[in-house]
Amino acid sequence: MPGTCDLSDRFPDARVAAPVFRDFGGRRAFSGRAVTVKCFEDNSRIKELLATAGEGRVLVVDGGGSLRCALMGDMIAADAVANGWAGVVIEGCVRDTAILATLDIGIKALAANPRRSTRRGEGSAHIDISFAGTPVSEGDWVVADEDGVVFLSAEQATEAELA
Ligand SMILES: O=C([O-])CC(=O)C(=O)O
Repeated sequence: MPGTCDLSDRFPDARVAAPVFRDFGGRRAFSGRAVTVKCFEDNSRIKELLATAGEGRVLVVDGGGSLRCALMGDMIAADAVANGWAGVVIEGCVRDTAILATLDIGIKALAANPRRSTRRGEGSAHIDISFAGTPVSEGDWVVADEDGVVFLSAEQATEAELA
């Protein structure tokens, strides 16, 4: 898989997320088509989606940058692994990080917070979102590694032989 630096050189208009993420999962480098979620301190959509077949995709969550609670912990992340998701990138927090580090999945988030989020059925999935300063649409290609997170259009992903 080409790395984020090579992809950014090759596609100068590739979208690069602001460099504000930490790695929490057992996989540092991962890629896949994006499934989008927008929610704020409510992880209902995240739990629902990660309980369905991931087919190697990456869940991209606009969590509004909230540092007040965690949108994913070890139970939901274990579901994501079992269901074949390649990764989860969250503009928000996660928890149970000692366990997340043992899971065979990519997880990037802003920080850890032990407090759980609410689950009142709020939030939207499969919509255009803003993620760490860049627009992301369902079906974009996500490439993440130690250097950051890059989003490519479907056409660019085909050219880069990712798709
Ligand atoms: O249940 C939640 O809201 C999040 C969590 O802690 C888990 O995934 O284990």
